[in-house]
Amino acid sequence: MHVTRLDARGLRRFAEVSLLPAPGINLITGENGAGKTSLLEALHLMAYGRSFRGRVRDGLIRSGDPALEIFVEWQEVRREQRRKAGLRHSGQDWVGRLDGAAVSQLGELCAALAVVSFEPGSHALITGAAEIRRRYLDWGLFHVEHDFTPLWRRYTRALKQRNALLKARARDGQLDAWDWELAESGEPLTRRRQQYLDELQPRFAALAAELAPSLGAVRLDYLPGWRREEFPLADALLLARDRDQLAGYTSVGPHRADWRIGYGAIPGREALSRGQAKLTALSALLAQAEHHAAIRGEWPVVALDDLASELDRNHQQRVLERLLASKAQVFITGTEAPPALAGMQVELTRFHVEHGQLVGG
Ligand SMILES: Nc1ncnc2c1ncn2[C@@H]1O[C@H](COP(=O)(O)OP(=O)(O)OP(=O)(O)O)[C@@H](O)[C@H]1O
Repeated sequence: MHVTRLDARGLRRFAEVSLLPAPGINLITGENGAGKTSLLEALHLMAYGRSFRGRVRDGLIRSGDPALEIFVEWQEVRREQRRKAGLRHSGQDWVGRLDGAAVSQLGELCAALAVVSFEPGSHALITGAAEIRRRYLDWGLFHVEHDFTPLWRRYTRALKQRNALLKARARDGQLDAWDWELAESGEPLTRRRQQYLDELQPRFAALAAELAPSLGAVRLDYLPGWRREEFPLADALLLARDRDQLAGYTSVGPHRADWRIGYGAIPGREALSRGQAKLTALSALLAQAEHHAAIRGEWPVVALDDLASELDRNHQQRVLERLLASKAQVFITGTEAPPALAGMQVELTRFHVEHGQLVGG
């Protein structure tokens, strides 16, 4: 898919901005603080319901404005007609439209537009909290498996209920029903995640071998959130019940899942240099984008924030060559064009941002 139009109002320092990107590589340059990243945040917000720099209420709305508005139009390879989505967000409330009709859940916008973002905080996918890695898996599944979301919702709802009962010190009989519900949804949820990670494995290994060969052969392992090799989730919940009743929350299950990378040449993620952590995160994100393309028949939009400050020239070139071969639409931001682009025969669409205004492009 490729974005054909991005309009925003009240986005960080932009009173109003309108971008008409091209299908290939779109380069957005400008000085520090000009507003380049904000444009990628707008896309990310539409595709994830949040920015990669936090929630809407944490500064995404321009000072003094009551809300921000984003409008995105894009073309899908498999569909003739253009698609369009609009979002008005006040930090508390939001109103969204997709293809002219109101949406009742932000997830509807996120399901429609697929964007993979790599930005200076992306190393947290490897070195940060487990929640970031769960979100990564769930985002991928959300886009490639239509029945994943109902399963995920069912599990999340049951978990909420069980935790509320644990806090209220409910009796065992009341907990039984929710343990059953958690097990019924949590087991298939776990199988999907496990299978998804297995499918990512060869793509991830190939990308990591190309981008970060010093790590040796890499392997992805899923950690389900309970001792699954020993007993099913229903038994794990029962065994943890006394402890959970004391703690007031559910201590085992897919909401505690994680995945980790085994490295052939280093002991573990603690031994990664910052650059290696970034390249590992980028390998994971591009593996996910490739997998999405293989299943859905089209690439997600790829947004690379501040590419030159994240990767050295050699790595920039490898990533760009791979993306050029893929025909994905790519957005790259930087204070100037990444040095790797200078040596490549690439057709570029250029935009320049100055003090919250788009000039040229
Ligand atoms: N809520 C807000 N209201 C008004 N201005 C804001 C708000 N939030 C951020 N800004 C300003 O908007 C700009 C943010 O721009 P952004 O992070 O997109 O810049 P950038 O061009 O990517 O910069 P850099 O090269 O430094 O990463 C900054 O100048 C910042 O001070």
